[in-house]
Amino acid sequence: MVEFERTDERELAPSMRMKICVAGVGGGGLNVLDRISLDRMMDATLVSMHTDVRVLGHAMTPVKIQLGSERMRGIGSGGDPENGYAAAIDTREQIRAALQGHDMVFVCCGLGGGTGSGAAPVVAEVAKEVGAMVFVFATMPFSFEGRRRIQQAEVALEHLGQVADALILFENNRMGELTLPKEGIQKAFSQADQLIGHSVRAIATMVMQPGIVRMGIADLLTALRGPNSRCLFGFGEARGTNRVADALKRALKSPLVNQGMLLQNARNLLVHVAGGESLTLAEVENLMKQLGKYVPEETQIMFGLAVEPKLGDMISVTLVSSLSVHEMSPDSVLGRTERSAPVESLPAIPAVEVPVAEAYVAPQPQPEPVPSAEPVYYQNGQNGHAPQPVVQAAVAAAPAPAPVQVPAPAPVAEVAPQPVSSAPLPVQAPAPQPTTQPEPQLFQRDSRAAAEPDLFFMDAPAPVQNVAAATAPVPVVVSQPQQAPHPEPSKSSFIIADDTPEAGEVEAQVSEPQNTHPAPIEVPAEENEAVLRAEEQLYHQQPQVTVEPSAPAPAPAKSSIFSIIEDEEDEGDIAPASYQEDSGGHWADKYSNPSSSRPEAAATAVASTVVAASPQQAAVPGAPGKSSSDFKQSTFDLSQEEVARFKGTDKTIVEGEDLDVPTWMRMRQKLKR
Ligand SMILES: Nc1nc2c(ncn2[C@@H]2O[C@H](COP(=O)(O)OP(=O)(O)OP(=O)(O)O)[C@@H](O)[C@H]2O)c(=O)[nH]1
Repeated sequence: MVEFERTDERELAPSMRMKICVAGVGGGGLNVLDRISLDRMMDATLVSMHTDVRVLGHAMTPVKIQLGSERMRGIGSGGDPENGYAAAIDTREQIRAALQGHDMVFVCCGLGGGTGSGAAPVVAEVAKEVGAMVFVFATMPFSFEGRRRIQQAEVALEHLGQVADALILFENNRMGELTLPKEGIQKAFSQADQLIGHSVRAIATMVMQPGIVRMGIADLLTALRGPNSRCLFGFGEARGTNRVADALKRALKSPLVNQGMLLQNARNLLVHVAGGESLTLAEVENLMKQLGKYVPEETQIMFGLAVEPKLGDMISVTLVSSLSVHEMSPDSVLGRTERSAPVESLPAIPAVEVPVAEAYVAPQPQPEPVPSAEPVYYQNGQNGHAPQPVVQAAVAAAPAPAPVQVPAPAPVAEVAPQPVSSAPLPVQAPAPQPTTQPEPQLFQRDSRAAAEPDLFFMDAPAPVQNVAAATAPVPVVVSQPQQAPHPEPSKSSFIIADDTPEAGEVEAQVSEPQNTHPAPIEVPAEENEAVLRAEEQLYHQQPQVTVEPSAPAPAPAKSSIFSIIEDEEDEGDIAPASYQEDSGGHWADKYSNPSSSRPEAAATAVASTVVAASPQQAAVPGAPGKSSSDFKQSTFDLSQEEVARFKGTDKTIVEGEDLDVPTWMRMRQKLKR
């Protein structure tokens, strides 16, 4: 028998490898993307997109696209998907340039806010137009975030579902199970991001990695597709003598498979096992036998197996399936629980002895520690933690990064923009250049990370660059929001007639908000006495100041986690005007028809959406004579940010009076009037 040595290089010619782009849209999307950057396990072009330049500036990816720089002025969408949508339309050509040339585009976003909900469907649509397969990884808001966010998320979800080839949805409510209730919200988010990051990586690896039993994209789509479905995703990695049982347990304990219970209803289940060269047939058999206890016989199992020397003695198990929302309800599962054994009672899988020497066939360097990563808690109380109940055990589903040998750094793909079409979009005309994509290698490491110690770029984030700037001779730095040229503070600065009620209080109608303390003025004694008398009089007849309850101030652009915290104070139950109205001018109706994924149809749809998004066209109902831009503009008023920034501190402006101004001065002003 002739034996051929199979090496990585021989597996697939570079030209046959799939080019993957992961695009993070909005705050939640960027957090997931940062997590993927930190893992350094994916060979993909990572692109961050946001309307908020401050959040974008901290993103770790090499390519960043500021959405709607002119329209949004870099301060975010104000929680309004219509703004996120319009911003993405404005920046459509830059998005296209970034996605061009990729075979698969993974769009990551948090639904419910303005940028992710509004822009992600546009990004997905553009990805389809450039001929890529589109996978969307989205989170649904926590229920405590209020009805408005959930409604916004649902509308966006509907459109994403029509455009994307597969929609992998993570319910934040369920993700909460990743951490103990008493643990901080930041930790919950971090764990959730880690899980989403793993799912992105696992799916990319599944379709990219050459395998003994290869998993095709069609298999993946079969597992993920389903009307109104939610993805079940479990991932576990383990090493050591009992690695099969441990990896399977971790995969089953993922909250997204509800301790393995939800697999009871799965019609299709995709199982992918990957391991180093020490992976044995007996181990795989054993694993599948144990998994069978959680899966009905009717379920179609699609099995993939890959031997990846870089995994060393680690084995990983990935489970992917989908269920309709109805099937995910507890009742639906309860009917069949007799089949399901809780994970804790999983009979001990007979350990397949992996001789230590064999298990370390290719000693791998440990991945560099990730400073921001939370410690991985192991079920049995390693890492100094006491053994945890089942909820804590779910944390173990978020595995430690595999000890993968890191190849030499390759330059990060710079995206050459395409020539701007005739569409009258306010897009910076980029110089057309040929796209230079580096040859992708599996598990390629971020070049910056290779050149510098860990996270050096966390402290000094890369400057925000337009995609156009990446190839332009002179780097173009996206303009930061201008602070200064703000007109004199006037009543209108404080009365917001925006139709996007977000968190915020309208203090009062203030004609002259004072932020600075005036210099002391000498007052003659007699005048002072008169003032004091008048003050006393006035003190007892307080002027009535009208507060406009229907005029909430816009929320400041804020990072995702803080937005959650602040949004808890929102009147989450009150749907904004734009959602109560007739759908005529609604952002959700502006997405092109999903059938328009053909370029020409899409072009028509885009043209119409651009027109519809034009502020002059979209009159605001109930406000005759005012265009939506008049209203929206207040959202971008930087002075509003100033007001909001001091939210939480004592009010200084009460009923029109700035208490920071000494009383005698205020009295003087009143007397003069
Ligand atoms: N799991 C997870 N969900 C997040 C995270 N950040 C935000 N979310 C969710 O995503 C939703 C949208 O928040 P963001 O992504 O910050 O909002 P955005 O899309 O940037 O929109 P604007 O900030 O309004 O422009 C929130 O309501 C949360 O439910 C995160 O780090 N992890």
